[in-house]
Amino acid sequence: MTQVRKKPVYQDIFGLPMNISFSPECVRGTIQYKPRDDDIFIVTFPKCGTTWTQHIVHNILSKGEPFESFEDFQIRSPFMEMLGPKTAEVMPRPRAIKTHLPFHLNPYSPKAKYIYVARNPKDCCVSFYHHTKMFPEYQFTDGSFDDFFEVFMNGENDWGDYFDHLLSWYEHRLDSNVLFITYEEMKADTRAAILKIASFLDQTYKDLLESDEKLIDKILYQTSSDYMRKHLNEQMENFYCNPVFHRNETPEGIKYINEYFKNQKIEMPNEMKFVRKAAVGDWKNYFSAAQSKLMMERFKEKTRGTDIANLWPDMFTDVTGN
Ligand SMILES: Nc1ncnc2c1ncn2[C@@H]1O[C@H](COP(=O)(O)OS(=O)(=O)O)[C@@H](OP(=O)(O)O)[C@H]1O
Repeated sequence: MTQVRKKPVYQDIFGLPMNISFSPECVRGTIQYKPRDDDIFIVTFPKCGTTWTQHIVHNILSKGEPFESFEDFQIRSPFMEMLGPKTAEVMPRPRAIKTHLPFHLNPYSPKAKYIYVARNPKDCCVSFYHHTKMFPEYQFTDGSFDDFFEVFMNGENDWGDYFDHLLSWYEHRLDSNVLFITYEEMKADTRAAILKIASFLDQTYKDLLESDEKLIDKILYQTSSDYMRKHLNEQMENFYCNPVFHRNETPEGIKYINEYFKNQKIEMPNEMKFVRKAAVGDWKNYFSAAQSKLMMERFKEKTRGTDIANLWPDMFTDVTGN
């Protein structure tokens, strides 16, 4: 008998599966948003290092000032599909906007800047599994990794197919207004990655960091996984797990989510472990040999004719390291 798998719940917006509590208006508004010349976008497929990059960019732009709270983080580096495009009007500048859209749907201007962060699909899948279990609106809190693996392989998770997303931005990796970087590169030499991002934003930021050893050390510290695990997780817990989430003066996207939670009688989560392992290679603790093989086959099939595999030289090893 074939096993019936548990699946998270999504809505369809513009052909993309999406978190059921998100406002379709906010997603539509994001796709239709006309970027300003000084807009910086941090674009990723979910769970590929978005939040880390948002913190790095914010620390560079603010010369080492951390976000004060989760509300501050949302105002200064808004997640546009979630909060709505109006947030870009009120955000202080220069600041970065987060989106998860594939290239053809992302608001585009040749003058705006785009930082695209890619991550090995196996680690992305594991991280996405934990994310989907953590947020109650997916109704997947008791889902298993095997359940989610199938969802991921079918491109049924939020923002759709991992490979289509990656390919859509990889094509633009050499555009002068795009910085294409991997999570693994950032982990291997975070200092170099911070300087690379600073230089992409403006040479003056890089010059400043190179002339001020204390500042770059401060940024490294404030964007480290240990620091963010302590501070961001606590800030997110305060936001999501208590009534602050229900405040009325929040952006339109949050109001929509609040209403959705209220109407659908969805319980708030009890804890928010958003910054989790923050490591490269956690997939080895989850993937079976068969799942690893399936992912490798899908990787080869989807990226045929490109040199994307060079991004992750160990992509074609199985759980035993062969
Ligand atoms: N400072 C820092 N350093 C390294 N890694 C970090 C950091 N902060 C967050 N993370 C890890 O990034 C993963 C979450 O990805 P995203 O921020 O893209 O998630 S989201 O799409 O915005 O929901 C998630 O990865 P996993 O630990 O593998 O689940 C986070 O732990």
